[in-house]
Amino acid sequence: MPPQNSAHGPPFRVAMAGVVGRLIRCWCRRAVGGRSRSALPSGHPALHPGCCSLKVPALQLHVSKTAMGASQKDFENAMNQVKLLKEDPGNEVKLKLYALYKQATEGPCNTPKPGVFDLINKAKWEAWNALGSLPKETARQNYVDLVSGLSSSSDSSSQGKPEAERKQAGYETVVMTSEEGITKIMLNRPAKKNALTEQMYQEIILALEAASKDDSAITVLTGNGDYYSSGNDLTNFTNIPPEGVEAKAKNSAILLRNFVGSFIDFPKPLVAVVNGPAVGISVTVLGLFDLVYATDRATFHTPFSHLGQTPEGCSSYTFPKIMGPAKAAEMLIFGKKLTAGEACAQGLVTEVFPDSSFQKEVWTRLKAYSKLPQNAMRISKQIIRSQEKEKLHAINAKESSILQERWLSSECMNAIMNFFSQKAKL
Ligand SMILES: CCCC/C=C/CC(=O)SCCNC(=O)CCNC(=O)[C@H](O)C(C)(C)COP(=O)(O)OP(=O)(O)OC[C@H]1O[C@@H](n2cnc3c(N)ncnc32)[C@H](O)[C@@H]1OP(=O)(O)O
Repeated sequence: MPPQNSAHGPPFRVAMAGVVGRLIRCWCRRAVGGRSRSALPSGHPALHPGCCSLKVPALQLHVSKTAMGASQKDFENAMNQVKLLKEDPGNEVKLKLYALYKQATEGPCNTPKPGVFDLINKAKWEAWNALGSLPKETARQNYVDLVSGLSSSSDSSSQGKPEAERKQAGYETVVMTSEEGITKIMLNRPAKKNALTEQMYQEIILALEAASKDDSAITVLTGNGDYYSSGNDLTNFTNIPPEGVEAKAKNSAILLRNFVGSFIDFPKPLVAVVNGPAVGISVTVLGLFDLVYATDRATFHTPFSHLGQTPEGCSSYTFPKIMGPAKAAEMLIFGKKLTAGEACAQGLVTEVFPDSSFQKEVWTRLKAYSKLPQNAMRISKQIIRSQEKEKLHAINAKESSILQERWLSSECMNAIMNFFSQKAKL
């Protein structure tokens, strides 16, 4: 229900949506309690908002006698469909439905504007009034279209479906699922400790892009199996294309920069559910997450010098900022492995949970957070990130370019050969 005054920017609209939401919930409690339903659009079978499980009973329909044959039938069907929606479409959509319904049945808004303190009726009036002189037939059609969109998304929603059906198609190395306001991206190469192949970097970039646009409140990255991730798959460096190693290093630097960039730019709360040990790039990008929950079995390890490499994931900036330069140097230069408790004490991890109850406790917490007002969370994240977004992108570019050189060094090549000849398990 955005106010139509263009002087009111998004924050104002968001604030108003919150106020109206609260008031609509208050109204619902009154209505369910058997008191006045005067706030309900006459004849509109609106869903009861999610504050309780009851639906507002449909009232008698008063569809205009002049409604067109088939279109009126569609309209009536749509009104019935609204009652069957499995999910609350949210206050903004309900106001839109209300407005279209009124326009379709009564024509342009013809009642006086409610007083400034009558926020619910004022919101409804504004939604209706905003439709101006939209013809009844068009309003009826728009109502039908809107309900049809809601019904199909409700039908294909995750409610009551087994997880396999909720998986989003098109990914091979990650599993992407959405449920209860949370989109989960799970690294899915457990036999290789979720080492990140080039395909995986690409799929994570795509998954983050999709999650940034979906209707979830929170996005989670986690791992399948006993590891969170063992970092970059070292076979990435052994796959040399015909164009040669320089081209390989250049392309890898571009991939790295894009991968880290998608974490820098991610617009919603991003949570790492660190289900086991984490190595290399899977550790460094944690500095770009909003929450990092770890099992007490997790360890955090960036053996860059051992591999002849240098920090990435903006860790050359975020780690000293998070844990101070001395502790950051221990990790990034000397490859010190931290326990989950140590990582938490140094601010890299938000909270550590016992492994036995890790999944249960973390998901309970996240499900509660996912019910917080989405726009407020998103805007808060963006304010925080905006302070240093440009700087992070510049650091990412610099780190990627330095690594491009490092990958061509004998130090790096020897370290990778050592790994594959089983001389070194880092
Ligand atoms: C393009 C972007 C570039 C970005 C650059 C990023 C920098 C980094 O991320 S640096 C960090 C790189 N990671 C590592 O150096 C870790 C290497 N792996 C290990 O040290 C060990 O495998 C590990 C300690 C993680 C686990 O040890 P174990 O518990 O003994 O298991 P295995 O070693 O037997 O592992 C099982 C299986 O997985 C393969 N594996 C594990 N990690 C990787 C990896 N990072 N790259 C490639 N393969 C990996 C391991 O070889 C085993 O394979 P199989 O022998 O075929 O079973």
